[in-house]
Amino acid sequence: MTATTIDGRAVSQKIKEQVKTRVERLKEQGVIPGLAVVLVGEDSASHTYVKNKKKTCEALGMRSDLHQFPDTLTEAELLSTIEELNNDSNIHGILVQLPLPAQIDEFKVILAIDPAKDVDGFHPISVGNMMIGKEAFLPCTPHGIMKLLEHYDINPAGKHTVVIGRSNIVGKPVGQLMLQKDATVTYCHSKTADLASFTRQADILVSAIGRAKLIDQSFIKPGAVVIDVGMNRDENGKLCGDVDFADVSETASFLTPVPGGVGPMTIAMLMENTVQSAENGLQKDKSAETM
Ligand SMILES: Nc1nc2c(c(=O)[nH]1)N[C@@H](CN(C=O)c1ccc(C(=O)N[C@@H](CCC(=O)O)C(=O)O)cc1)CN2
Repeated sequence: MTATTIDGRAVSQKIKEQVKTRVERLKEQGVIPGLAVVLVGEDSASHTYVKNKKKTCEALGMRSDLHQFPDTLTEAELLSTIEELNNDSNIHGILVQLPLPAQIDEFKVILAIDPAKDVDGFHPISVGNMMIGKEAFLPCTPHGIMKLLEHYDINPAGKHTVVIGRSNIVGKPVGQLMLQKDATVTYCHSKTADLASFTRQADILVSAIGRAKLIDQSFIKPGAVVIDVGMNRDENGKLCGDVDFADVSETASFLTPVPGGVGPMTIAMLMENTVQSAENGLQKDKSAETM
């Protein structure tokens, strides 16, 4: 068997086209969706992601404001920037690029973001609403994974999903979203003993462990769907996932590549959340007018 490659670039392109149409409709009503991106420090990968976010916003006709600071920024200074953005009616989404330098408490920063502008879906209110299946901004990477499955008609209902990783950004929420689609979910992590004994039971395997090419055929049930969220460098410095693509391709049914799988979906879902936030704001204004 050779796995079908899940094409995240193509699916993300479709989503971005839909977002562009929604942006045009908003503009006809006098609203330009605006995303504020806050970047602290010199991490080169973060700089690349932020540049891509800005470029994508502009391509879709959205406003994008970059607030860039040196890694000496204090927590108080960052919190004050967030306060200003919370009060700026031209800004519909606020994103603080992670990771942050050690002197800044990530949780305090996330907590300071107005949940109505939390397009990353990291605020505890967003997380809580997601957990109980209420309307919320969903975190972009897990939401992107669910969209990929939907696009390829892969229904998680009744399937055993094994998630490797328990981060707040990917591992925990993707398991919750799978559960909402009636999957049976197992979480594995760095302390799991005999990882392969769990992953070999997976109909859908999501790997977000951050170990280059750790997952080979010996971890895979034949016919499984394999979603690779890893972003690692191989021995030659080349970007690669957690999954040994060539090896696993021989036994999986569907497989995401790195690059070109889950990554592009992260930015597409951020754009969708931002346009959704702008639509929510317009709806609120209209309701207030009719009161
Ligand atoms: N505030 C946030 N910080 C971080 C998030 C996030 O969702 N919100 N996620 C990651 C980084 N990230 C977006 O911020 C991100 C990572 C990877 C990609 C991507 O498109 N990857 C490409 C490859 C890119 C390359 O060549 O280097 C791919 O997989 O095809 C987009 C966004 C951590 N921080």
